[in-house]
Amino acid sequence: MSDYLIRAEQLSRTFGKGAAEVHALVDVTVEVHPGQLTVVRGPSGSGKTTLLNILGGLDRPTSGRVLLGDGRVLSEMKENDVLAVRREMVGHIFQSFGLVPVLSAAENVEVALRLKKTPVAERADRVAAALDKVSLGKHGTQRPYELSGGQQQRVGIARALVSDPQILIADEPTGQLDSDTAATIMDLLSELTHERGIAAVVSTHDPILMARADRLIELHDGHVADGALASADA
Ligand SMILES: Nc1ncnc2c1ncn2[C@@H]1O[C@H](COP(=O)(O)OP(=O)(O)OP(=O)(O)O)[C@@H](O)[C@H]1O
Repeated sequence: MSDYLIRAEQLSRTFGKGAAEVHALVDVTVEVHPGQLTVVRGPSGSGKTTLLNILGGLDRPTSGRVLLGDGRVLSEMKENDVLAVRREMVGHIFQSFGLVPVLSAAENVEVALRLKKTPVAERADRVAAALDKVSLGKHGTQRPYELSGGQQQRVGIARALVSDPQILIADEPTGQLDSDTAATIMDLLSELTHERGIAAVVSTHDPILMARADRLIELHDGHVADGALASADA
């Protein structure tokens, strides 16, 4: 076993062809470690979403490899096996929360357990524990529109956490929140990462939130900025 949970080696991702070709990632090598909050920062269009999508098994590199800590090569797996890795290992948190409007907070969280085919008898307790963990124990019956933006994102975090992922991938999770709420959400992600030994990978534009990073990956035009990874190693 390695000390990393995911290692991306010499990753490149190109979109389009010919004159329309875009090099979203170029020769990117990064590692994601358990118990660490890794922040990916960089200007708009620098490749943050592309990197997160590849690390989370939602996209594949044009070249390079994505290794899992147990030795498997995510970037070379069949689609069904990638789907299984996503369900077993990865929790996704979205900028726009991604909640189903007609479902209550608890039902939104339960969706993740349904997808994993968790036995019905286990679900209620696990949903309640996940909502408690994000301080929403008393809000399980409320629909997303009855919750504030910060509360909706907490539901999104509970949904990502309920299936006990090893990796949390969050693309601009605070992008739609005011700065105070954004800070509390980032504190929560940091606490969960350290407490549960999860590897969290979070992209953000917000310099204040970067202070919570255990590791920093800085992207510019698809390249990792020199020294960014090494200097931020905890
Ligand atoms: N599916 C796609 N097809 C074509 N080009 C794409 C696609 N996805 C991303 N790109 C291009 O790749 C580059 C990197 O995009 P990406 O979304 O990863 O950047 P980002 O750093 O997340 O930006 P932002 O902060 O604005 O979300 C951009 O030039 C983008 O236009």
